[in-house]
Amino acid sequence: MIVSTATCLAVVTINYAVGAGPAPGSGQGSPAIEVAHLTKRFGPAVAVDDVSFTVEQGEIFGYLGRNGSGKTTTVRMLATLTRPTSGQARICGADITDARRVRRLIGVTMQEAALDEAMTAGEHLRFVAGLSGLGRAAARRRAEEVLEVVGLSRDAEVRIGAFSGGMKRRLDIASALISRPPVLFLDEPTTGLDPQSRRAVWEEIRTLQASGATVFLTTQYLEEADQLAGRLAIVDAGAIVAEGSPRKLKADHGRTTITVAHNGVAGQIESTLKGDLLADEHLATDGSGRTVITLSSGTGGERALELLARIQGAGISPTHLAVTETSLEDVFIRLTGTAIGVGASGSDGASGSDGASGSDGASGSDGAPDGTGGEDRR
Ligand SMILES: Nc1ncnc2c1ncn2[C@@H]1O[C@H](COP(=O)(O)OP(=O)(O)OP(=O)(O)O)[C@@H](O)[C@H]1O
Repeated sequence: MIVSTATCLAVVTINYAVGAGPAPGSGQGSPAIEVAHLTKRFGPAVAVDDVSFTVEQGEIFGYLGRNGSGKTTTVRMLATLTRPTSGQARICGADITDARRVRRLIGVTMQEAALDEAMTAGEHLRFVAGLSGLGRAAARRRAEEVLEVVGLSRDAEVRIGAFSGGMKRRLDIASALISRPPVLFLDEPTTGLDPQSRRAVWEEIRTLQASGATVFLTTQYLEEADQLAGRLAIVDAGAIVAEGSPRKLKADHGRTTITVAHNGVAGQIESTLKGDLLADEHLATDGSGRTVITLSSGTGGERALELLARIQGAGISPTHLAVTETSLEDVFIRLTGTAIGVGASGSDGASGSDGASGSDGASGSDGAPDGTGGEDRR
């Protein structure tokens, strides 16, 4: 049950200019996003399964899951584009059933863009600014400001058709910023981008956070979640299976390993460590003479040093030694049973990527507010 009624309306005074901080007294204290038991069914299929979480103002909250795990559907519900089957959510205290109010508080970028390639970036943004109710001069100023935020000032008069996939994504983010929303929903903003473009988008997202915005970021890239999100939820089949900072998730669910390569002394290592291993620690030696010791959950370097001291004390000299900290990928596999299933770099078609979808939330164009037309995307 969500009880907060506080709003962060005052946050809309954020300038979103580079280096600008949050406006004084900007509604601090009330959560930016509160979600309780949110569920979405399409017929008998459950797309979003009883999810609950809270995002505080100013956080980058990652929503990490593989294809089809319910990320977009969650964003669409929170952006008032799809009606939930059950559950509740508030954006800065505004209930998502109050679409008009919520849309004034959010900016949204979805995966499919609606950018007119014949327009220049500046024209596009002035158009979006006009739709949001700004007069000509104000729209021009605002377009210049958001171009600066996303690092596209020099490309203002370039036709969008000549933009790379990464530039289109950044332009799409710029569109979502026009109305100075305190809360941004970025649905897989880097999917399909090459590593360099992805990093440029990451920088923009960090800039937005520094400017005081709250960012809800869906992604299927482990590194992206690890690098950007202060906290994240791991989602699988519509449900949240774990939530916390990347560090906490690794500490709670990951395992550090020690790999020791040696000259046929596997038996000696086993007998040396036998009495020292904790109940949930194990040791395995493969055919090529490498012994892998998996440490107890929640332990790390200190525990590794203890066991290595025992090995050294027994006079065993490894020919190779590696202590590997757990990765978010290990955590994901442990929690969901399988790997996330995208390439490590995730670069699958950078410059040719068609990028982005227009900002279809707060800043003007309106999707289906009631989940009728808006749900008909597949
Ligand atoms: N309008 C719809 N009608 C029927 N099923 C839908 C609809 N929209 C989504 N789904 C289903 O809901 C599930 C979750 O989809 P969703 O797009 O939310 O996942 P996702 O994590 O965003 O995936 P992706 O990364 O591929 O975008 C999927 O099984 C999908 O096929």
